[in-house]
Amino acid sequence: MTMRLDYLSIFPAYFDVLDISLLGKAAVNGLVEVHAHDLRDWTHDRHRTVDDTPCGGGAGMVMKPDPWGEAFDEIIGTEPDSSVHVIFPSPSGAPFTQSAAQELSSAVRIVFCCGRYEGIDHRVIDYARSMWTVHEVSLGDYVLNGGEVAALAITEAVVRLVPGFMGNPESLAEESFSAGQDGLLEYPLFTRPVSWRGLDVPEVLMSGHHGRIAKWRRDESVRLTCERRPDLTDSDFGVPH
Ligand SMILES: Nc1cc(-c2ccc3cc[nH]c3c2)n[nH]1
Repeated sequence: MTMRLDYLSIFPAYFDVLDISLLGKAAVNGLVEVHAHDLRDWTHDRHRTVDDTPCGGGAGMVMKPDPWGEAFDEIIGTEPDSSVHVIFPSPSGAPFTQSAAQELSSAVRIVFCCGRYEGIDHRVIDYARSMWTVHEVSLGDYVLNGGEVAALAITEAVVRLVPGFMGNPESLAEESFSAGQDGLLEYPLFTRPVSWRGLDVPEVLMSGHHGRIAKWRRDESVRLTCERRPDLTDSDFGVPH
């Protein structure tokens, strides 16, 4: 099954990067199909205008609904289809999570709508909700200048979970936030040389004693999670608060 990814943006060149690295390989393998579009291709005035002043006043500019609607008609179609996932990155969206990435990794089609200026006329999102499955998502509590960087991050989080994408699917099991880690942060990683600039790999990891190694790793995950992400800990870990 090929996953089709479309990106609508006034800066489509942001998505040229998807032709390289792992994503490039996936595209070559036919796992993923990437199409970036310039929203200005659906304007009709000499200045290719995509924005206007906000109704009700206020600073900055808002993206006009017309170009989005015409782009949707051409790129997605004019018939409702709940199998199409339309993502609007937004500071006011729901936090994007690993479980959301997991769910989206089985989608046949994802369309990323990358806003700029102060944002997109809300009727665009309302119209999209009437037609497709819409996700308004935030990457975190900080403000970007547009949705493109968020779309790239979401793309990477989703595509790496597509079956057949990662060479070694086992590596997915032991990551932070992956279900296998019980929602704990990943333990510290080490490789050779055993001693480097006076810093040594923890002895337990060189002991060959798998039980001790597993315990050390679990203890480190719990310690790190309590220190850095108390929001992820709950009474079920049996972790002393
Ligand atoms: N998590 C997060 C998303 C954004 C974002 C997303 C889209 C637009 C469009 C104009 N400014 C934007 C900012 N900032 N931070």
